[in-house]
Amino acid sequence: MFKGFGRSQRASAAAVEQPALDVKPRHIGLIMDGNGRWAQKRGLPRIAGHHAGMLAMKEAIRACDDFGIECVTLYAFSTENWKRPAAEVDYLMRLPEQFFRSEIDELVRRNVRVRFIGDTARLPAHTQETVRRAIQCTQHNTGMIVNFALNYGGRMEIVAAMERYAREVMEGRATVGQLTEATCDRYLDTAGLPPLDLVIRTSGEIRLSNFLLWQAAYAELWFTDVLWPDFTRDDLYQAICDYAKRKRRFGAI
Ligand SMILES: CCc1cc(N2CCCCCC2)n2ncc(-c3ccc(F)cc3)c2n1
Repeated sequence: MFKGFGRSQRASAAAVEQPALDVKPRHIGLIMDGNGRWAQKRGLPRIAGHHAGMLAMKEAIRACDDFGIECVTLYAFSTENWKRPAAEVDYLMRLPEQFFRSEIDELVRRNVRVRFIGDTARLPAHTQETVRRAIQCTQHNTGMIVNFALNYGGRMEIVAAMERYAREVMEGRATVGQLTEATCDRYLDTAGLPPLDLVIRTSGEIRLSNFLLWQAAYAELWFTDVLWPDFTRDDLYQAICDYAKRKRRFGAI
């Protein structure tokens, strides 16, 4: 099993000044796994893991911006997560409000633009209102894009894209036989975002779990045993350094 940084190694890495990154991914996808296990290991309720996960998300967003990443997509709630206990889903649906209550000022100060992918129309009304306000108050920002995947599934995204294309063909706004990979990109929720270069998944699971399936076709995949609430700026830095090493070999014959 892939081993990420041990705590002692991560501690020492924290003491080391992080040199500037010469080769870096334009767009990083984060599968933030391990919140429940983090809580279980501490004898805490699962929602304590989700709260700790939100704190780790805040740090990861700051670090991505500090490292000059153009776009980060965060897998916050999948289409499969509705199967969780109602009380847990209710708690999760209130995290966006909690998040922006404390973070929106810094996000605006950092010139961050907030976007969303997924079927947000199915979210509770209060969550949808938070989504709408976050988009509205960052829509003119030109810095890093923070893209939250809410009620998102890669297969559902492709189904919706096919529906949009079929409708355009029927309305005479698209022609059968002229579809290319580039035009497919434009029918997806991620239209306009930089190409996905790196997917990071925590907690030792080695799979995509229906996350950015089309977009990840050529992305580097980086896995760590670290549980999401324990994921730090040093772990992110390590993932980006490993990405850079892979890309350098990419240049080899
Ligand atoms: C709706 C599910 C969910 C779960 C969740 N967790 C739980 C699982 C993943 C780890 C992070 C903590 N977070 N953390 C922030 C948000 C958030 C979402 C949208 C937004 F615009 C701002 C913040 C969040 N959303």
